Amino acid sequence: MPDNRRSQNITQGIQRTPSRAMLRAVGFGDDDFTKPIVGVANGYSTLTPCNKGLNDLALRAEAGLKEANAMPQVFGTITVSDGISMGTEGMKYSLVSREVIADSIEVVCNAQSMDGVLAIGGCDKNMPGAAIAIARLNIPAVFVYGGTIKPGHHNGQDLTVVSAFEAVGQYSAGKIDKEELTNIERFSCPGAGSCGGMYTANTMSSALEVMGLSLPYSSTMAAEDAEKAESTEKSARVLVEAIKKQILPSQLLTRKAFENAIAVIMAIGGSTNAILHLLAIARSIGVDLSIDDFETIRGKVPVLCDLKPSGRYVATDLHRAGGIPQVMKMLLVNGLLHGDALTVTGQTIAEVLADVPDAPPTNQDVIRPWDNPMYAQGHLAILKGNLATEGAVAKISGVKQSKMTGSARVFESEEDCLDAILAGKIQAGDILVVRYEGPKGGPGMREMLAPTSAIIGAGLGDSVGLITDGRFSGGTYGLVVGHVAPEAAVGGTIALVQEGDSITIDVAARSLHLNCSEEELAQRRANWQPPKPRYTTGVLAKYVKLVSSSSLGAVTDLELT
Ligand SMILES: CC(C)(O)[C@@H](O)C(=O)O
Ligand SMILES: [Mg+2]
Repeated sequence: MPDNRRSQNITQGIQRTPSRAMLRAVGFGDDDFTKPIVGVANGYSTLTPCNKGLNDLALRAEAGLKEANAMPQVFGTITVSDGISMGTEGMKYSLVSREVIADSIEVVCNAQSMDGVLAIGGCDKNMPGAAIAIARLNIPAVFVYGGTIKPGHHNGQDLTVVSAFEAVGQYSAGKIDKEELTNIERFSCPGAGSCGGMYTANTMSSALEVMGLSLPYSSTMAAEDAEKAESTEKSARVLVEAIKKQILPSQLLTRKAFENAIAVIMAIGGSTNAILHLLAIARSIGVDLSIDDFETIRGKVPVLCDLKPSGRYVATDLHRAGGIPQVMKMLLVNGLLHGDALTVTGQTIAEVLADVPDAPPTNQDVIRPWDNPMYAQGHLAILKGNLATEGAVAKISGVKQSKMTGSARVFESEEDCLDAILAGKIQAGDILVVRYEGPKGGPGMREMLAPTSAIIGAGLGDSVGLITDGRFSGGTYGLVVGHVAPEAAVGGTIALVQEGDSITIDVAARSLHLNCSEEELAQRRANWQPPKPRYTTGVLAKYVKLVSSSSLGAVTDLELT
């Protein structure tokens, strides 16, 4: 083993007699103190299907590490459930949990002088939280994704949890009855695994695979399939080799890796949250990445995959069609991927993809042929304008129009907006403005899946726009613009919008504009007062003090530099 193992801090020398005594009590024997100690960050929890299978994977990781002559030490990280907390005050803790997960893994691995870390996660924030920690630690690391849920089935349709969100809008609009609503509730989540469309969990697992932190094909495996547990044990062996070779995250998480991840996220139609999280991970590893980089790459990369929320298929279909390696190979052969980027296996991306066909089999349509994509350009556009001088993120998949001028309907919270939609008070031509939901203002920058799904469910997806300083779920689609920065709570222009104002969303022009004179805006700004903080103690109060603009990834260690 390389003699630069950090774990020597706690295992070597007379003065470490007490720590060896304690390590013996957790299973170390005489010959184990010269082996690498590997943290297994276990996100197991029964609070969400995403994480309920993770303990079995932790056990397989332990077995794999021991077999590879390392010493595993398992510790817990937290998760919250976006899908369950959605639309409630509790969703304000979701983005905060990314920081708690990152901090918890960083704290344990540094406190215990770990030589490497194998992180296991399922729900949305687990992937970016673990990746931020891995970036900060810069010790050999591998990420193991808990796996996607399989689709539910009902009336010949594949269902996911987003079907249940959209059913609320359908029921409120009188399109389905109570029995159908209950059937969708019963059948949309059949077992363990993270939300099954190309929503945030599957988007971020794919991004970590592209950046070389996870094994090839692992990001689209189903949680309940045997290959997921086998891949976990293989990940453990790969990590021990990476420790021997000292393959560090700083060699994997390079600028090229982030550009590769952005390209794949565009090609698979991934979640807007990937923008927030990649910015945060890049900052943690010291890579210079800006929100404008997403726009540059978007212009060059087609949306190749027909995946929910706006498409037809789910992650298990993508897996059967060749998974992320197939999408990567199509980008590589078309000059849109850096093949020399390194992966945790020690192979480059080009080497990993050597045996992957240049194009998918023609008998499937989950991954479209290169010359017949879903969209010619990426679906996540970065908009700027007097409403978003630092930027905003528009998701334009699944809509017929990418330009709209409409009348502002202003809501100071997600709940007020959802109530208005379900009460039928919204009409074609409205642009809903949901504000004071940003990182500081919410706080916690809630996902707006409930209102955006209700708009789709009510059949208003092509005629109603929504802008917010909050964010969206991976299940959101329509003419929606999130991450509006600066946010209302810090006096961004979104705080000055009044009911009935004219707003223009113009994706082609990359513009988000409040059609109001500068003089009028100056007058309104002079009269604006920052709101009283909603939380003055506890986690959310700390978060408000530390969190940065969403245009920088809503990171909590930015202001400290
Ligand atoms: C509930 C969902 C769909 O998982 C959402 O939280 C997301 O961000 O994708
Ligand atoms: Mg989410």
